[in-house]
Amino acid sequence: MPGHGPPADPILCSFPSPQVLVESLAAFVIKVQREAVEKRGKFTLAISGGSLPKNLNALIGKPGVKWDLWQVFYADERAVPLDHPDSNHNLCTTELFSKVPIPQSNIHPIDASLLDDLEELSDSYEKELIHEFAQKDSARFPVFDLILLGMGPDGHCASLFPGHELLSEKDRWVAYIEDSPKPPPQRITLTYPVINHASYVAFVAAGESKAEVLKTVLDDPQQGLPSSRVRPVHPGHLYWFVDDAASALTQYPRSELKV
Ligand SMILES: O=C1O[C@H](COP(=O)(O)O)[C@@H](O)[C@H](O)[C@H]1O
Repeated sequence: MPGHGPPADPILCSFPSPQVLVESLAAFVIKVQREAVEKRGKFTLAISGGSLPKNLNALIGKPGVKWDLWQVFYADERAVPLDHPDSNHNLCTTELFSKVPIPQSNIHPIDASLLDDLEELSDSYEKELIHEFAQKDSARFPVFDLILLGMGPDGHCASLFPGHELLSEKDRWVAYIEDSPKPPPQRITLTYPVINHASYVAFVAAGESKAEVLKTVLDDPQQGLPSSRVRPVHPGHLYWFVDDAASALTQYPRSELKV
């Protein structure tokens, strides 16, 4: 990719317990936020659903978090009303945003109740991203300060599922699927070009149910599972935050987190 070095190799940080993991993740998020705020006066973040939001709860009440400078987008969302139990926004609100002083206008949900048509919904979210990023950066793709991803047991991340045609999307920033193998079937997702242009990408995975798939993703990336395909253009900026239960099977080298 012109202007960039080779894609980032993953940096695997494994912690002895989920508690140490969430504290370390909070310290990392605050570091990335500080760098972003120093450079541009704000922090742009894309967040996932599933188990990810509760892994951010060590941020609650932490000094150094500038909630009013966060601009939060979603890495993916299910096409359900925002107050539906399946909504990633609903989950993030319950687990995090309702407990911290973040202005409501700084959170950018994907609201399926406003637009029935998934193509229109993904186009409108892309426009929201263009509004946030386009004038600030002449790059073809938005550059999030940080994208936080979970990983499903099948190796999916955001709503990018194994074998799906969206894995080869090269142009769109935001896309939709109507056939997610994990319910609900209709979803909106950021695409690889957006994920891979972020300044930092961090996966978070805890528990033994993630051990087998983490081994495949890190030790055998040529299998092409969706989480292995995340390779940011910024070298050294792809992190895996896992606990020792999740990393029990992988042979991938561990690194110490420096924040
Ligand atoms: O369906 C989804 O699953 C992934 C992984 O969830 P997890 O509970 O296994 O961590 C999640 O990251 C994504 O946002 C969500 O829509």
